[in-house]
Amino acid sequence: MEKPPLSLTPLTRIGYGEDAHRLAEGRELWLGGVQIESPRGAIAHSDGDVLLHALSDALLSALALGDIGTLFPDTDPAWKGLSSRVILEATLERVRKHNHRLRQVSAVITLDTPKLGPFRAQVQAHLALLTGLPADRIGLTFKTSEGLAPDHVQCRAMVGLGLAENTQPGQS
Ligand SMILES: Nc1ccn([C@@H]2O[C@H](COP(=O)(O)O)[C@@H](O)[C@H]2O)c(=O)n1
Ligand SMILES: C[C@@]1(CO)OP(=O)(O)OP(=O)(O)OC[C@H]1O
Repeated sequence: MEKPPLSLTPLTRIGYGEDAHRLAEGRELWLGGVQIESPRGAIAHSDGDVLLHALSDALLSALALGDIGTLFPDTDPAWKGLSSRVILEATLERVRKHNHRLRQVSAVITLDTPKLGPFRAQVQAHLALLTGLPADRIGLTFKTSEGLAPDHVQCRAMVGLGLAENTQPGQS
């Protein structure tokens, strides 16, 4: 788990990621590592946490390191039922190896029901724990699809990265 002191160094990279899963009764709904009380959850090979998947893809994209599907293929039985926290930790580790640190998260989750507003503080706090960011660097927006996509949950996420402290010129 990454808990660096957050310096005010400028952002050097941005990344974007997105993910969507179909909803079905009897499945669990996980967002940002928090289980949301819901009669329907994501159909997925892993726990289907679209927020952690989109965030992890955004991190990899920021450094042009591919995507989570190449790291954790959904054809590999080893990853069945995988906690998406493992995916995030693996991507943060890659970010660290490339001399960068996560500085900012901005994510939009589209879901018609249930209401996510009551979970915002809990999801923010949990993401802060997983990433080492202060909660005020984690922006979460919730949208309905206005009934256009009632059977899926979707997340779009952007990240800002900064250079790790003590990075030498040319090292990034
Ligand atoms: N699953 C959701 C979706 C939305 N919200 C909140 O509802 C408000 C309006 O959403 P619109 O899609 O109609 O623009 C907004 O304040 C969202 O935070 C929610 O809590 N849960
Ligand atoms: C996470 C992985 C692997 O378990 O599978 P899913 O849970 O289906 O999720 P998705 O966002 O479709 O793609 C990444 C996959 O490789």
